[in-house]
Amino acid sequence: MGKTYCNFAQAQQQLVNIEAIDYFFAKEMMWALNTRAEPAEAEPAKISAENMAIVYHLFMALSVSLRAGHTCLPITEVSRLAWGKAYDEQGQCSHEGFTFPNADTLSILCDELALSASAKQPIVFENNKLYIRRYYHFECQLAHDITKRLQNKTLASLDDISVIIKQLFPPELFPPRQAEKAPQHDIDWQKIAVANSINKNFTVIAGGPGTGKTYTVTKLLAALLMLHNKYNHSSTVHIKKNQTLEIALVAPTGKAARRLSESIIKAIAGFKGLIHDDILSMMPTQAKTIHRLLGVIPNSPNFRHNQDNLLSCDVLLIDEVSMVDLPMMARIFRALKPRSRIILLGDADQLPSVSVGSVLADIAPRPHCGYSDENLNYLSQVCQLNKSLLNSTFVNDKTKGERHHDHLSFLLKSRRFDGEGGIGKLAAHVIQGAATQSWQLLASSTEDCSVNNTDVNNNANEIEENQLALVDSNLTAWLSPLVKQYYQGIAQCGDISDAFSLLAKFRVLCVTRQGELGVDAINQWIKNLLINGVTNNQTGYHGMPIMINENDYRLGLFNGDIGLLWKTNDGQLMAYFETTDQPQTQNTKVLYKILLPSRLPKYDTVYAMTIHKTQGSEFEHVAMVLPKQAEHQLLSRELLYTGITRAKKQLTISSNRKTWQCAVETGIKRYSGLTL
Ligand SMILES: Nc1ncnc2c1ncn2[C@@H]1O[C@H](COP(=O)(O)OP(=O)(O)OP(=O)(O)O)[C@@H](O)[C@H]1O
Repeated sequence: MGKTYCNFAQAQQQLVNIEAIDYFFAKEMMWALNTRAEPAEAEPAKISAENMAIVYHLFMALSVSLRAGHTCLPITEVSRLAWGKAYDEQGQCSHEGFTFPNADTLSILCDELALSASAKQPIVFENNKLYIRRYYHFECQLAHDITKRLQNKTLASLDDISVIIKQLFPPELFPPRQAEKAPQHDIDWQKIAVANSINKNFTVIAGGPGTGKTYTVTKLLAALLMLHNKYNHSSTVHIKKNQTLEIALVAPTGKAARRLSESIIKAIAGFKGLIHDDILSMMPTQAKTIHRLLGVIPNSPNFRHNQDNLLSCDVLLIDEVSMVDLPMMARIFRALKPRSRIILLGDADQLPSVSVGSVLADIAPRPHCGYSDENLNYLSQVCQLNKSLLNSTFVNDKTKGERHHDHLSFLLKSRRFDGEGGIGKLAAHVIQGAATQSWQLLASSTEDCSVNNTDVNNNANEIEENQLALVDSNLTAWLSPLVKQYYQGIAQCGDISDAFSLLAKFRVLCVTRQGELGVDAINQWIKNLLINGVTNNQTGYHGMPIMINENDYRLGLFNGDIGLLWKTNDGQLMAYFETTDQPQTQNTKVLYKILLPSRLPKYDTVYAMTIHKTQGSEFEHVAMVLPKQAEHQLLSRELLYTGITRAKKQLTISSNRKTWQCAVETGIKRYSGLTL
């Protein structure tokens, strides 16, 4: 037990899957532990060689956790664990690993090291979790900021709110209850979400794809404008008069921001007649990226807007919050005025952020643990709903004690995938971890709708809804017709906007970049098919779709932005990107950023892309290609769910049964201490 290592190679022989950064991180932290920055501080902790080895391995395990996106390492997770132990294919032990003592011993040891939050060590041990100090502070700051905002009550009266809710959700819009359904089915969760969010300075509206998150939040923004207008002219409520309500709309990527703008514009158009034109004309329609809102400082992790230079907005709406990591979320809160509202939208079942944390899953845990009595009273009054009926919809989980989540509204009914549709059903089975059921659904749908039946001459505009198809790994059999159906026509489009529309219809999604069925190999395979090896130059060709791989703040291009290489009328090959820079209305044409390919930051071809990179995007038809090896470490049900829900109408899946089942049975859980 009492061993440490002479060098990284030795550690690597002992522990599977550790990297140099884990070894040197632990070494650095041990060094910090044995020295004190300031003379006034306590003497370095005196620990035995055996305990030293335990601490060294704890720090390495913490580094491995951070690399996996966890915010911290709960010591219960390594208690008595033979950490880093592995066996080869013959069942022989290939890595001996290191066996940690039990959680109590670990806890006492960490206490002895004086790693409390008030100490000045780079590692913090609080609530039985090990953190690096930076993430500990981000987590505490975020929890504190959210709690403070929840305590700030808004000024509107119940009567005013009730009137607005009644106007936005007139009874005649409700379908009559179906006799066989329970009374809970009468509850309009969109109405609850608006009512629940209108009186709070911090709210989360969570739901799966097409559950009406944007539709609902557009009503919420209208409601806030209506209230603001009323109090702006009232002499009884003390707010600053004659001020407009500044609402900012943001999303983590340019693509997601564009989709948010489009959905809000569409929702506004549908609310004519229901909401007064004056209010509709005040609605914001232009979403931007979070980076743009906060103001990027080149080559710095900090932003122009922070606690010393607050954002001016009174309401901030953030879409696709599952993609936002802990440091970014903490920085957003830091830059907000104390009384401004923050509204978060997202699907907590999707993959967590690429970087550290799982903020949305932490603050929107399922099942909903219910509302406080005060909130239930409020909601039943403004929504004219029976309080016990509403309360009965929550699972009464005694293990959660008296916790309530007044900030949280779930939307449950998907308008895109009806209950009988294949894609919606598959997504639901997958996220519930139902491996066999989901495989059976996939296999049986394929019998009704074989991809071989796809009419390749069919106009790609006419995509049948909700089709599922399971195919094998023989790309020639099933991918060739799809490439011809969707990608071949891009270069022949009359103008760039038609080319972008066609490109948006279909995408191949892979789990990894490398490997036989990875992004790079499939992109090359598709390129060969389309251009018949005629050209293989690096710069590209007319109609080639590209994805930017790194941020270029000067050009306003960001990692994940998708464009097309397109020849201008004078034959010059240029790169086109749809832009969110200009105000959009339903009738205006999309504008493009046009650049010489030689000026672009690093980019790749993007007929195929990783599932991670498609978060925030949707396509009419998605082909998801899973690796042949079932034990792939990136496979998880959240990854499958994210890929499946990118498909609006049609989904083709290439997988074997073992890979599929392994993925559905593996859930992602990120360690974090963020709870509300
Ligand atoms: N109550 C409703 N009545 C009529 N149509 C609705 C209602 N709610 C949502 N819709 C429609 O359902 C579709 C999906 O809604 P919306 O885009 O708001 O969902 P979303 O949850 O934001 O979707 P995504 O997951 O794609 O972001 C839209 O066409 C919207 O107009």
